[in-house]
Amino acid sequence: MAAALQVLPRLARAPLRPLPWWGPVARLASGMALPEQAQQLFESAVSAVLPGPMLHRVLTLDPSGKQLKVRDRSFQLRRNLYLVGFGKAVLGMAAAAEELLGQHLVQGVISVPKGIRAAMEHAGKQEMLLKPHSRVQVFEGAEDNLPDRDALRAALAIRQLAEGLKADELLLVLISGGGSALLPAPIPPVTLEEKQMLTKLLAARGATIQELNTIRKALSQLKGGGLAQAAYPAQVVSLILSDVVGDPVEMIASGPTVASTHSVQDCLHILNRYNLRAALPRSVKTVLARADSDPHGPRACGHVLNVVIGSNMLALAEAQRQAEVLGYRAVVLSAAVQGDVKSVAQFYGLLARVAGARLTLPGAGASGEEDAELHRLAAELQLPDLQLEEALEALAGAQGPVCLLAGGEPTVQLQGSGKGGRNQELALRVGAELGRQPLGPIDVLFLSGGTDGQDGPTEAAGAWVTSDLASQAAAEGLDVATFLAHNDSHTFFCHLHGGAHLLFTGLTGTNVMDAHLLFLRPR
Ligand SMILES: Nc1ncnc2c1ncn2[C@@H]1O[C@H](COP(=O)(O)OP(=O)(O)OP(=O)(O)O)[C@@H](O)[C@H]1O
Ligand SMILES: O=C(O)[C@H](O)CO
Repeated sequence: MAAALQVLPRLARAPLRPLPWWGPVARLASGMALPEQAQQLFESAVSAVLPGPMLHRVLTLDPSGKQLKVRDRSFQLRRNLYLVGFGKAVLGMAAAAEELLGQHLVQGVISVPKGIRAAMEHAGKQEMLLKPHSRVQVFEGAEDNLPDRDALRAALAIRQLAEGLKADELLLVLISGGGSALLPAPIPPVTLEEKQMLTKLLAARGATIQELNTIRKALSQLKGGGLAQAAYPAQVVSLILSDVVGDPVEMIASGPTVASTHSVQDCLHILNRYNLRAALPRSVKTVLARADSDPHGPRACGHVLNVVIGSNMLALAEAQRQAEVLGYRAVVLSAAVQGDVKSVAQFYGLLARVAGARLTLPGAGASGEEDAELHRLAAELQLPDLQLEEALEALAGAQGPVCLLAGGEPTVQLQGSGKGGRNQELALRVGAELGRQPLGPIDVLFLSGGTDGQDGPTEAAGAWVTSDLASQAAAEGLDVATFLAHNDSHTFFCHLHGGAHLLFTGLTGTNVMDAHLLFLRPR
C-alpha cells in the first residue's frame, strides 16, 4: 500500500496531455488499460480537493503579506490571526494554512480524529502534518466518530480561544466532515453521555445527517452559529470542506459559524419521527423548552464569511476534465447521489445497458421499456441535480468511449456481519446488475471509491468491476449473492483475483463523500 500512497502527489505534478474526446480508442492514454484509467481518474478527483491546493485556490496574500484576500473580501493581517478547526480533513488544512499565513498566526487549536497524526506519518504524508514548533495545538478524539471526553476538551479549548478575541482580530475556522463529533459542547444540563446516547439512537434508527445535525445544533453551545457568536466581535472566516450532499453550510459539521434557522418544533418532529420523544432525558427537554423562549432568536453571524472550498462537484469536475484529456466524452451526472445502495446499483446497471445500446447501435437506442425503467428509477432516487437527459444526449452524439461521473453518499442497511463499505458494496451490486443480460460489443467498468481513502472499516477506498464480474466470480467459486446477503463485499473483493479489483489509496487527508465512475468503451 505504501506505493499507492505516493500516487496522488505524483499525479498532481504530472498533468496528462490533452487528446480530443473523439480520438480513436487505440490512442486512449497510450494504450493504458481501462482499470488503470479508472483508478487514475479517481485519484485526480481526490487531488482536486486536497487541503493544500484547496487553500491556495481560495486564500491569497498581497505582495506586502499584510492583506489576506478570501474570494472577493480583504482582511488586514498584522499578527492578529487565530485559527481553530475540527473535522477529519482539518489536520492537513491547518498545515496548509500555517504554511501560508504562519507569520501572522498567533495561536491555533484543532480537533482531529484519534490517531490521525500517526496515520499520516506512517503514510509519509508530511504535507498533512504540522511543523514541530507549530503554534497550533492539536487535540485528537472522537474515536468511531462519536463525541468523547477528548473531543469535549478540544471543544472547550476552541471556545476559550474564540471568546478571548477582540474586534481587530481575525479567526480562521477550518471545517470538514466529522466536525460535529469533534466539537461537542452540550448546553447544560445536557451531559456528554446524554448527547452520545441521543446521537447513537438517532443514527441507529436511520436519521439523516440533516436530522441528526438539527438536533445537535439545538443542544450545543458551539454548533448552529454558537462558535461565531463566541468569537464576536472578531471577524470570522470559515473555510468549509463539504461532506454533505448539496453543500449546505448550516449542516456541514452542524454549522458552527452559520446562524441556525431551525426551530424547536423541527427538533420535536424529528424526535417524534424516530419515536424518541418519550425516551428523552429531562435535561434535553429542559434545553429544548428554554430554546423556545429564547428572546434573542437565531445567533447573528454578520461578522462571518463562510466559504465552501471543496466539494464532491469540484472533485468530479477535475475527474471529468482528466477523462476528456484521456479521450473520453465525459459527463457529470450528479454530485448528490443518495438513497439505498440497492436502488443506486440498479440505476447504474440499467444506465450502463441503456448507454451501451445507444453507443453501439447509434440510432437504434435502448428499448423503450428500458428507457422508461431508467427514468422511473431516477425519479425514485430523487437526485436534485441529475443530468440524465444531457448524458443520454451526449451518448447519442458520441462515437467513441464515454465516461459518466457521479458522486454522493448512498446508504447501506446493514443486515449481515461481514466486512465491507458502501463503495465496495455498491461496486459489487453494480457488477451483479451488469451481468444480468449481455451488454453487446462494449467494455464496461464501474468504480466506486470514498474520497477519504477508507471505505467503511476496511483498508480499501473502494472497488471496481466489469460486466463479466459474475463469470469471474463463478470461476473462482465465489457466490456474489451470498457475499451481498452478509454485507461481505470486502471479503469478496479480497478473494477475487487476489484483491486486484480493490482500490487502495491510503488515507487521503480529504473527504468529499464518494465518487462513482462508469466507463463505456465500444470494442
Ligand atoms: N460490512 C459493511 N458493508 C457495507 N457497508 C458497511 C459495512 N460496514 C459499515 N458500512 C458502512 O460504512 C459507513 C461507515 O463508514 P465510513 O467511515 O467510510 O463512512 P462515514 O462514517 O460516512 O464517514 P465518511 O463520510 O467520512 O466516509 C456506514 O455508512 C456503514 O453503513
Ligand atoms: O460532522 C458532521 O456533522 C458530518 O460529517 C456532516 O458534516
